Amino acid sequence: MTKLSVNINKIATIRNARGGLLPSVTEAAIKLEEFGAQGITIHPRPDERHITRKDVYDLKPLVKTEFNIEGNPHRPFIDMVLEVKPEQVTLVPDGEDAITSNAGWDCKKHLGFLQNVIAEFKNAGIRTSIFLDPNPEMVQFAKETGCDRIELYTEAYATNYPINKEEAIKLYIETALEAQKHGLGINAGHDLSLENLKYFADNIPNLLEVSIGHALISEALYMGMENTVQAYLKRLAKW
Ligand SMILES: CC(=O)[C@@H](O)[C@H](O)COP(=O)(O)O
Ligand SMILES: NCC(=O)COP(=O)(O)O
Repeated sequence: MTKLSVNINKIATIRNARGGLLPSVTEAAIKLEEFGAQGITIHPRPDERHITRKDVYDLKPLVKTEFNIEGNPHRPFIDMVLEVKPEQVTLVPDGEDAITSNAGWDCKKHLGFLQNVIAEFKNAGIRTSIFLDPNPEMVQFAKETGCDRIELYTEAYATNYPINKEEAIKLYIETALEAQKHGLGINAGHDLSLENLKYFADNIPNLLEVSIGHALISEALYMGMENTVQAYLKRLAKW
């Protein structure tokens, strides 16, 4: 079964546009879980452009499914995650001024750093996942970091899906098979949508979790949150 974790960054983006409390990220998380979301993902960034540190602490006691915190593991982020203790932390090598995440880890180059950071989280009992480009050759280095899972960075899949879906998914299948061989769990995310999710979920072996925010929250503007979450769950259903 593939779990749907809803990324609520965009709820915070709208809220921050006015500097008030509307819409509430905590209420959104509660409702999303009521509507069937199997996890809540946030990606607090140092500039707090959407999710703030306060949101991270406010959400912790409210999330009843699986809390996944994504981010670049600089010291303040590491300390916050160790304090909050979510079920999962996903490490993403965000550039300082990137609009959004735009690459996976070079695990070979950053091996020592990732090993140390992952050991800290593992000692605290937090499951670790690292954001990875679809590149089977990177998987053995990912394994050496000590992480539990990889998160496949699906931007290239989403971009190429409308052009040639078989070609778009090829490297992702190869990377997932390699990950499986090394005993790593497989998550995926970035630009997944109602349009491209089913084909991805049907073709990636042992896909444990997808985290979806931008498209899902956008689609919810037209369809409502409950309908949208249900539509995503249908795309993930195997029957
Ligand atoms: C790692 C990943 O792909 C998502 O977390 C994405 O980066 C969302 O972040 P933004 O909402 O800031 O674009
Ligand atoms: N890890 C990916 C994520 O949380 C959501 O990415 P997106 O759907 O907002 O592109």
